[in-house]
Amino acid sequence: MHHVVRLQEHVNECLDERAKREEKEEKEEREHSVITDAEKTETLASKNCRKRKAFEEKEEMPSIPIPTIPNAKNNDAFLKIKRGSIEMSKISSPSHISGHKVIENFITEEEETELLRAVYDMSEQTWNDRNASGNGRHNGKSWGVNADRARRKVFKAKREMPEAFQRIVLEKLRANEYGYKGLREFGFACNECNAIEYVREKGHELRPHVDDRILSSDIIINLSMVGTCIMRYRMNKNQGIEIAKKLPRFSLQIQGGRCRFEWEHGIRNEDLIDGKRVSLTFRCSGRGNGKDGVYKDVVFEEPPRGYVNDLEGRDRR
Ligand SMILES: O=C(O)CCC(=O)C(=O)O
Ligand SMILES: [Fe+2]
Repeated sequence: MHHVVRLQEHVNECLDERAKREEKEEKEEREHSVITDAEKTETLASKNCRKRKAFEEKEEMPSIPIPTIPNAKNNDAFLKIKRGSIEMSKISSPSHISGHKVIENFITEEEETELLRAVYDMSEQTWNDRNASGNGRHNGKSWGVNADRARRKVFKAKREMPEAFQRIVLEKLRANEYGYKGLREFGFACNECNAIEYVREKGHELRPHVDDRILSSDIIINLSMVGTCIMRYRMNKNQGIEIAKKLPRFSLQIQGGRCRFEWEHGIRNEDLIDGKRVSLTFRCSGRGNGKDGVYKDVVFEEPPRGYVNDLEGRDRR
């Protein structure tokens, strides 16, 4: 029970930190802006608020109807994803991250080539050298709805998801649960994808984080291409509890339930064991996810003690 409380405290801390950060950013913005006489009567905050409102009225995505699932008793894909993810989170895996699963050889080498062709199509979009996001240095691209994580809002898609992503990844999920409840519905509801290119010698990494709990779905999937890596999960920074999971090339990782909401995940530079890796991360974002409190159905058990890993003899730190 006290883990629920601890998690709630952690969530509150995160929200407090966010509020402080926003306040600081606003203060800095205020200090740097040149205020004319006419502007002096209006605070920066109220101006921003007006600007945002005008932008949102114009740009905010209307709620998208979730596709109908033939023969399904309950057509609400989001609810099914959520129920499935919670159900899976009750099943403890041998390495104690419930809700976590890796499907090896989810794609073939030929399918990987086809996906990479779409990822590396520079006429459509160039790599964005991401550091500002705070998730560490790596190259990124994105498709599908434009999820603004700072404002926790979802805007119209700038680029549709490539047909190859739909056919090779999402259609397979729509056809098969792969032993993970809610995955089929995730395939129907998924509306966002980002690619990350990691190159070890460029110092690339993924800093430990939890994907936005409010903005995105209960299930998130990551496809590993080009190379294998180790992903490290941390239950709580201060307890030193870490579980390392190997993400082999061609595999699909599913993060749901407690894995999704309770554990941070990251990739250290030295854990890019083949020197290079390209991942595709799929989410269902927006659509009111979590607004009614994603945590409340999740039952927390005792966290594992100590360090469990599948590092296969690699250094522990
Ligand atoms: O590279 C990966 O597999 C993970 C990416 C990730 O965690 C993210 O984009 O939030
Ligand atoms: Fe992530």
